[in-house]
Amino acid sequence: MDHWPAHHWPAQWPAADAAHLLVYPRQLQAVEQAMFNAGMPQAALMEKAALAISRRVQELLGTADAGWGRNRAVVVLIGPGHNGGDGAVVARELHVAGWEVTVWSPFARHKPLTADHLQYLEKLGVPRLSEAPTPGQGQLWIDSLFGLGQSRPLPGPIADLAREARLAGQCIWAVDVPSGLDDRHGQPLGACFHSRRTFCLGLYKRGLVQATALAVVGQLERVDFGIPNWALDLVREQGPLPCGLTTGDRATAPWPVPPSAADKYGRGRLLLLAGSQRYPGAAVLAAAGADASGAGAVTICMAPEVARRVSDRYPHVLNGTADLSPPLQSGPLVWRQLPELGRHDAVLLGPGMDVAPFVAHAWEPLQKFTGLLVLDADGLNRLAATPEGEAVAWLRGRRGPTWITPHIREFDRLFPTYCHGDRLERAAAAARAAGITVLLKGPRTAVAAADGRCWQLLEGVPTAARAGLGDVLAGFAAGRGAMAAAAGQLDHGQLARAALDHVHAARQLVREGWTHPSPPMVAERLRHQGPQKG
Ligand SMILES: NC(=O)C1=CN([C@@H]2O[C@H](COP(=O)(O)OP(=O)(O)OC[C@H]3O[C@@H](n4cnc5c(N)ncnc54)[C@H](O)[C@@H]3O)[C@@H](O)[C@H]2O)[C@H](O)CC1
Ligand SMILES: [K+]
Repeated sequence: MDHWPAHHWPAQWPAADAAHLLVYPRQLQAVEQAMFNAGMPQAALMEKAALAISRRVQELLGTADAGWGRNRAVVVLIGPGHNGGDGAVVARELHVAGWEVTVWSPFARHKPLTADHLQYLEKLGVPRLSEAPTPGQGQLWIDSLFGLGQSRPLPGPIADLAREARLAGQCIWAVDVPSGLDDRHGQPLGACFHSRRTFCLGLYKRGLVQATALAVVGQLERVDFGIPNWALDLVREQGPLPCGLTTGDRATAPWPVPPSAADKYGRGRLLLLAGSQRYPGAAVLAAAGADASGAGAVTICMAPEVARRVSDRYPHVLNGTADLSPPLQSGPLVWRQLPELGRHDAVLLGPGMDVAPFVAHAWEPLQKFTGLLVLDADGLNRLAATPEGEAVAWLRGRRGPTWITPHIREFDRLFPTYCHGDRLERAAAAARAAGITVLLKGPRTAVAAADGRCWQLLEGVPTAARAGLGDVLAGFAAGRGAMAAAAGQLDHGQLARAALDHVHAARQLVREGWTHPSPPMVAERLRHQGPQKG
């Protein structure tokens, strides 16, 4: 192994701080309670949190792109509890700042703090609606009806209002959690207020970043209110917590940098087993991702017509000899003899390989391969063709590290029993059971490592979700993994970093005006994110 410069991939990436931790509602409630027990008055915490939201709301209302004039009316929907209390503070601040504010709170009783704030609003002369607002009455509604830890459907009249508002396209910003959303699992509890923005208080609740919640949560931002470290330790002590990742976190986990003197073999050797007569393009796209990764030597070993398609596009991709079963050459890959794997740092198997039975003897070298094995697409589907217990046993029997990159259907085929919980919980259960690292693709990709570390991307690019993008990601991740493995510096967090690079590349293209960036464009953009860059 060429001498790679010393490189330290942080064991805890990103920092397990308030900006990154993903928690269950009850964990945040425990943090809050610890603060109250230590003497932080509830009223003070409410004021602190709600003032932070008020400042942010006014910033946004004042910005040109918000399209608001100062005379725009804001209606604040106030609930019976402290979510309502937060909303009442926001109403007060907007009123004092000159905004036209009205409030609506259809509850006979409120928690004392909230009742006090409502009483003060009345003294300030802020009108309180006796009936529910009609959509369009007020450019903006602030939803502070219900917040942290919701578990039951909205009461009838409020559910009706939520439906009407949604039909009318009413602009709504949510305090902490959209009312009607279960913030543990991210599932709407029946009718739900669809927010364009959600100001999440303190720590990210896991439910807010689940695919099922995205349409309801809208633009998610966290509002900090200074949770002390000792209170955070309460949740951190419970074991590794998932962390939310944004593209800004790429800078704190740079890729291992190849030694300047390394030859092509010293910079990561990757073998691609991808493509078929039916899907030759998948091999080209996987090669595009691998090429963009900067890996030193990429070899494809497939049926000649597929290999030719790749080398026509990437003449520097080496062409290995595939000892395939002649009768099936035109069909899915079924090989008699795998090429020698040991000379590679990583092997990617799967993109576009087409379905075919799992051939145990052919897969045996893969199990014994001590380098990084990346399984994607039909590589996963073929493994899934065995009974689940065998697939998990096969994966557990792997002699080297394994990364898999399924989308949800491939995951369900491979791990049908891991169907409980949110995607991060499911990926984590499978990762632990099979001793692998799972990248579960979706609108917010989740990555779970066998050692318990978990990451959830907080950003996604829906317009980039197109056929073939997964092939690029698999090739790119495998290429970067080959480089890290060549350096003896492979870390499972690098699969999450690869996913982040992939989203970053697609987002950059969208920001530059490419409304639907194609997979080759994303691969091309990935090329510009060299391992040296953050
Ligand atoms: N995160 C923090 O540290 C802080 C959070 N704050 C705000 O407090 C709320 C949580 O307040 P809480 O009073 O516990 O809950 P709610 O306000 O959501 O609800 C209170 C009340 O409503 C009942 N309820 C809930 N769901 C329903 C429903 N679907 N139908 C009928 N009734 C319902 C529930 O049983 C309660 O009795 C948090 O979101 C933040 O906004 C603090 O202000 C500051 C610190
Ligand atoms: K709310």
